[in-house]
Formats: sequence, structure tokens, C-alpha cells
Amino acid sequence: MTVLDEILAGVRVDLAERQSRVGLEELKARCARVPDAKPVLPGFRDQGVRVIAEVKRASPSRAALADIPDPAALARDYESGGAFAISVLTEQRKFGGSLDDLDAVRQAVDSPLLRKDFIVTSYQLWEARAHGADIALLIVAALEQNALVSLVERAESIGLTPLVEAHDEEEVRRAIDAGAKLIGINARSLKTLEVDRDTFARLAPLIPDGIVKVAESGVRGPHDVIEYARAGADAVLVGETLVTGKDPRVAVADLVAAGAHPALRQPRA
Ligand SMILES: O=P(O)(O)OC[C@@H](O)[C@@H](O)c1c[nH]c2ccccc12
Repeated sequence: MTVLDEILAGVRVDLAERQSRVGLEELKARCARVPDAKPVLPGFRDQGVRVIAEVKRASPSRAALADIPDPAALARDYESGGAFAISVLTEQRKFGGSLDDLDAVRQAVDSPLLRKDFIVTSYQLWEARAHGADIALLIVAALEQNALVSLVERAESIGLTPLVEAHDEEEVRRAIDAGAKLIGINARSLKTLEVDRDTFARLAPLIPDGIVKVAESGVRGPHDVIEYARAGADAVLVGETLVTGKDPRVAVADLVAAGAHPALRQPRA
């Protein structure tokens, strides 16, 4: 059993528990009461390399990272440092997150919000929307192709932009085939938890120009943003470095400044 299998098993148990408490109809009714999701794709391309800053308490590779007693305050710091979007991990068992964190962050910031979880059914997309997310992560490795295709369609039909995450050539192909317009390349394998920062540079050329590319994981500082940018990233997704560092606002601002460097400006499709 891989780490991913283990995480998915726990996610399914917790999901069943939530489904027994809140029915789909009730969730849909909640969705009707929240403001519409923001379209995010154009914003990813209009200036420099965008920073998606993550609220992350723990991870399977590093266990506890940071307490984060006030996720709203952290998100406000990220936003004032210039983050384009905020990612909130909502998986509970391994990452210490929750939908309450998503709610708290939604109350605190106007930036686009990513629900970062292990989504295996459309119920979780409705949840994401009901709790104010604009973007939802779909992990190719966690889904059969049919399920991936229908979750991409369902996400879009309720206004969410799916961020489709791939780790290798085959998964990139599946993401493109599923119609993804926003693809994340995760440098961390969900099977071994190893980080390979060359993954993005290896896989990005397989992605057509019209698709927005996000380099996920392993960013230690401005230097890594520049490397990812040179390899064609439109955005970087950063967690650990920001939650374990001293001043999250300054840390985000340093990454944003690195990604905005004029030397990185390249013609885009
Ligand atoms: O903490 P890092 O190395 O900066 O990584 C952030 C983000 O990429 C990572 O949390 C992540 C990427 N894809 C995921 C899928 C599930 C859980 C977590 C993730």
C-alpha cells in the first residue's frame, strides 16, 4: 500500500461521515447562498510568476510543521505579501486541516481560494464550493480516467476551476485528455514522498501553451521560484517554507519579487 492509498482510505471514511451529516441537497442549497466562484485562469498569466501560498499544518513526510492557531491571520499575511491565491489543506488525518480552516480563510481574504484535498467524488466539489473555494485540486494518481473526466466537468459546471495534478508523463497526458486548463506538476511523489525538483522542467514541455502550469512543492526560497519560472511555470505552490519560516508576509513578498523579475519575462501564448 502506498502513502497515497493510505491517505485515500482515511479520506473515504471521513467523507462517509460528513455525507451522513450533510446531504447533497443541503450542500447544493448552501452553494446557492455563497458568492459565485471567481474565474482565475486569466489572472495566472497577466504578470510574473504567481505565488499560491498554502496553509499547511502537517504533512505525511514531515509530520507536524506548524500549529497555525489562526489560519485566517496567516492567510491575511500571505495576501498582504502579494500571494495571488491561498491554498488550504482540508485533509484532516495527515495534514491537520479541515473545512473550518477553509471557512476561516474565506472570511479573511478576497484572493482566490484553493481547496487542497484528496477529491474522489463530486460531493467534495460541492463542499469546496459551499465553503467558498474557487479552485479545487484533482489528483490524477488518485482517480480512474473516467472519474477524472467527470470531476473536471462537474467542477467547471459549478464554477470551480480544477487544478489537475500530475507527477509523470502518463499523468500529464491524462490531465490534458481530461480537458484540464490548469495543470500542477507536483515535485513530490505521493508514492514515495521524495521531492525531485527537476520533475517540473522534465514534464512542462509536454503541456500545450494554452494551459496554465503550476510548479508544486519543494520551493525553499526565491532561487527555486526563478528556476521554476525559467522552466516555464506560470505559478508556484508553496507550503512548508512559508509555514516554518519567520515572517510569512515577507517570505511571500520575496518569492513574488523573484517571480516578477523582468529577465524572466517570456512571450506567452
Ligand atoms: O510544502 P511544499 O513542499 O511547499 O508543497 C506545497 C504543496 O505543493 C503540497 O502541499 C502538495 C502538492 N500536492 C499535494 C497534494 C496533496 C497534499 C499536499 C500537496
